[in-house]
Amino acid sequence: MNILDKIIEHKRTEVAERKKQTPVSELEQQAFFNRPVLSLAQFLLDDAKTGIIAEFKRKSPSKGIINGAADVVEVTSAYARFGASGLSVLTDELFFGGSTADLIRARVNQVPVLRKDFMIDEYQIAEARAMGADVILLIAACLTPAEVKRLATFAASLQLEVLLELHAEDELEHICDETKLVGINNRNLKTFEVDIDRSLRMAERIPADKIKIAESGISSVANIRLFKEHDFRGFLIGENFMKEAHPGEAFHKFIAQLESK
Ligand SMILES: O=P(O)(O)OC[C@@H](O)[C@@H](O)c1c[nH]c2ccccc12
Repeated sequence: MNILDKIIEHKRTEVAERKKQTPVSELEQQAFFNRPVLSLAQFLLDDAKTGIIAEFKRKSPSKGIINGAADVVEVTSAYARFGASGLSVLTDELFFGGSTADLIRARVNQVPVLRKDFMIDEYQIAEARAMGADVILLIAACLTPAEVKRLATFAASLQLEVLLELHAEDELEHICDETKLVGINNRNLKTFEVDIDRSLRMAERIPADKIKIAESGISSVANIRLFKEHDFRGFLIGENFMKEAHPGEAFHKFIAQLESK
């Protein structure tokens, strides 16, 4: 079984347990459930902003521990202060060392927050709303086009935006009217291989009315410039910052470099 199948299998058990623990009617009572959401699409289309979606990630199946000591408020606040257009916060516990509490804590910032997890059920989308997320992720590799459509429609009913993540060309059919933000993952979630050229070729086949986001394996300002030349508006970066003792400072330096010349 590949790692993605393992994660999804575990996710099904986890979601079933969480549903029993906290019914949707309880989620709806939580403080953030009805807060006004921020639009990631709007932040990404603003030319005055950086376009960078900075991620808080402690560990991953491909890299193991990336940063065991980082504090979510300290790091995400620095990301926001130094110009992130969005924040991505892992909430998967077992494989990525994230949590619901991390996302709730990251909510102190006035920039759009993406709940980074493996969504397979409407319940998780209601949870995302209750945590204070503005955007959810739908990964084509673990959903059918009909499931994407169904989950994206449900997200929209809760005013959440959807980032649809693609990796292979045969996933282009997962794009639908409800998925305005389309990410191309440079990393294959099954083999962990990173191939930026492949993403650039694939990007040409994404409809022009979608907002394109490059995800994973981005480690230089030159990478960002290349993606910009190919009409990408968003750049999702995690490890490049999280691997440093002070991710916020690493982000700040990166932005300074991006904005020079
Ligand atoms: O740390 P990186 O290589 O900059 O990648 C960030 C992000 O794209 C990556 O964490 C990611 C992309 N798609 C995912 C799906 C689930 C969990 C994590 C991810």
